[in-house]
Amino acid sequence: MKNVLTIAGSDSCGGAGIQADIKTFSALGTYGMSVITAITAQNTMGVFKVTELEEEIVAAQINCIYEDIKVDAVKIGMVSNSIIIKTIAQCLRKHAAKNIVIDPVMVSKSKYKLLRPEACEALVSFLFPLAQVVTPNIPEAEVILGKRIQNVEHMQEAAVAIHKMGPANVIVKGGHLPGDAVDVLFDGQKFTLLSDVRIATKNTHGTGCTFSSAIAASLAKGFNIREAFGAAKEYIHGAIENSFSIGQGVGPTHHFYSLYKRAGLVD
Ligand SMILES: Nc1ncnc2c1ncn2[C@@H]1O[C@H](COP(=O)(O)OP(=O)(O)O)[C@@H](O)[C@H]1O
Ligand SMILES: Cc1ncc(COP(=O)(O)OP(=O)(O)O)c(N)n1
Repeated sequence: MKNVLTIAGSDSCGGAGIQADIKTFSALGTYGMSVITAITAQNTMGVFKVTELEEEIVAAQINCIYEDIKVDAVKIGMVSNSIIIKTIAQCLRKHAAKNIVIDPVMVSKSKYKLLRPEACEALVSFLFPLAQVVTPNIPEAEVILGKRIQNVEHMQEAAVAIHKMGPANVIVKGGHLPGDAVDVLFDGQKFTLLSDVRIATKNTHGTGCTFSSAIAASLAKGFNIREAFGAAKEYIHGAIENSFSIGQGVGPTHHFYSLYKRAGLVD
């Protein structure tokens, strides 16, 4: 069994954050562990309150895990302030963490700021150089670069520019552009583009969290970055295709559809 860690925020309604990450790790046959950075009160309609944890408890959680357990990959999601970001970087360096996947979470789909604006610089300078891959969506890449991204060519330029900030690989996700869902991987030398038909659904809560966690689980299993990208794209497609409505707003993706189907729990 491969062990995968998520360092992220808790989502009370279970569609994004730590909860989505652990569901993804399990669905992909890996063992999931968590370091919680913040607690969010959110549901399908939005984020209503956030409490950030103290850096001491964030560091203690990371140290406890690395001092006892072999971590095959680690995914970093919501880290809302620069003190927590610096603490995580310090801890991961100390433990020589490998297969680090960074999803630079900034704003929820409901427009709530999950990263303090002044912390973006710390995220880039302290965490990006440690990453095996960074996975910004279009609005995140626009904030990081201070530039509009309106088509696939712009996404490729953005991937090259973000690669210069230190990560080994960059995947710019195209979920926010109209048309097919095209994502761009740049490994420092060449591009790999993966395209999927856009699934017509409003239930896309947690797609970015799920996608980056699927990459982390795949890297933990020994896939190279291109294989991990392919596996994650396939996983997110199935998860969105089988997404469902709970509550009144944006529902979650489905992590266990094939399992439920086999057990006769879904049609
Ligand atoms: N409606 C959709 N149909 C198919 N794939 C999608 C859809 N929306 C997003 N994706 C894919 O889901 C992944 C997450 O992308 P995105 O939604 O851009 O991230 P985020 O949740 O961080 O905003 C990407 O692989 C993207 O191409
Ligand atoms: C605790 C927490 N972390 C991250 C997010 C953002 O999730 P993401 O997959 O980028 O997309 P949406 O959830 O905004 O659809 C979050 N909401 N909560």
